[in-house]
Amino acid sequence: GNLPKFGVEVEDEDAMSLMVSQINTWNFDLFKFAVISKDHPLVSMAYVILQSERNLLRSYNVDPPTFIKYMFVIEANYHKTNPYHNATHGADVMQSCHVLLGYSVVEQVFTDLEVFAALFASAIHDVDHPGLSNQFLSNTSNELAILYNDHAVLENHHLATAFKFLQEDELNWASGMDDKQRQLFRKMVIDLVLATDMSKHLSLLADIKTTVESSKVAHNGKLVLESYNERMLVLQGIVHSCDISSATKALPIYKAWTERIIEEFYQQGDRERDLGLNLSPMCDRQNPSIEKSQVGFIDFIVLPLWETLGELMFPYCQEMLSQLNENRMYYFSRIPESPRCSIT
Ligand SMILES: COc1ccc(-c2ccn(CCC(=O)N3C[C@@H](C)O[C@H](C)C3)n2)cc1OC1CCCC1
Ligand SMILES: [Mg+2]
Ligand SMILES: [Zn+2]
Repeated sequence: GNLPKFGVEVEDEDAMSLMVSQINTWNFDLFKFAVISKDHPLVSMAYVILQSERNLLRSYNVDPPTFIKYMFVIEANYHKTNPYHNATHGADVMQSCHVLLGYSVVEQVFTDLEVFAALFASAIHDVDHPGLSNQFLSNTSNELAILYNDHAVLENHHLATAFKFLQEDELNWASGMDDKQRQLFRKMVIDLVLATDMSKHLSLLADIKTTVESSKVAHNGKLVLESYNERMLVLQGIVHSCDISSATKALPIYKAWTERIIEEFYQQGDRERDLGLNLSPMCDRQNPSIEKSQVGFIDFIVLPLWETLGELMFPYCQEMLSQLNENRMYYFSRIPESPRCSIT
């Protein structure tokens, strides 16, 4: 067919080719990629990874033009107005996932369908995100919170949105898969996106630890995953880690993501203030706590998760851990002096 080389028309093919040659690197600059892809980072990322890099579309009889049309619709349903939860974040998580799934320690463990499911789940995992948290939607009795009974409200909505589009004939790129594959693919994508809900973090981390322990002991250090649940756990851990991987990236990239998430939180705080609600943590632009929040998030969430991933992927992921410590020091050294002992 006459699809453009990168899935989308670009001004500067040489600049795009140069960026695409770096697509397997951890410090890929998604912000630059968004500009070069003419604000189609997700469509081009999905096409380059699934078609050019991994040839997964052909493996499952996926019609490339139909897949591209579908990804344009998904990308259009990420809110461009969200500072953080926009299509560039979706492309970032997909590209990060592509890097981790390319490490040999993991590459031999997962089937093509599992890799396809993890990459697709990453691409759609925040589609139609409103830039508001699950807690806010529940607190304001948003129709989504009513629909999903306050449980993984956003994550259920991202999945339903992505799969609803797949029902439309001119977007149904999965029609070439056989029924068994399509059912398993759908089940895995659902399990993977639901695992990006922060409320699942601690149980997921505990289960991954147990699985890594038992697998390494049983197979003298080699990662062997027997059951569907064990395989899914590790894939969920990989996608979730990529979803909260900002602090493991090169400092300029990490700082850019931090500015975006903070602005998105502040916009939620502005709405909470207007509604007379208590402001959610880190959402009050009149009482900023950026440095402390990042250090706290690293210490309690990101570091424990990436240390576990580092064990699972050993000897890989060590560069992420050292970058994480460097980035922690950056924010830790900038925590402002508290003028007085605040006992809040
Ligand atoms: C670059 O900084 C961050 C990047 C990503 C996250 C983060 C936490 C959980 N996720 C996964 C999705 C999720 O569950 N939520 C619920 C809520 C925490 O807001 C998140 C954005 C979305 N992502 C947090 C980050 O920093 C913390 C928040 C402000 C200071 C510390
Ligand atoms: Mg999410
Ligand atoms: Zn996300």
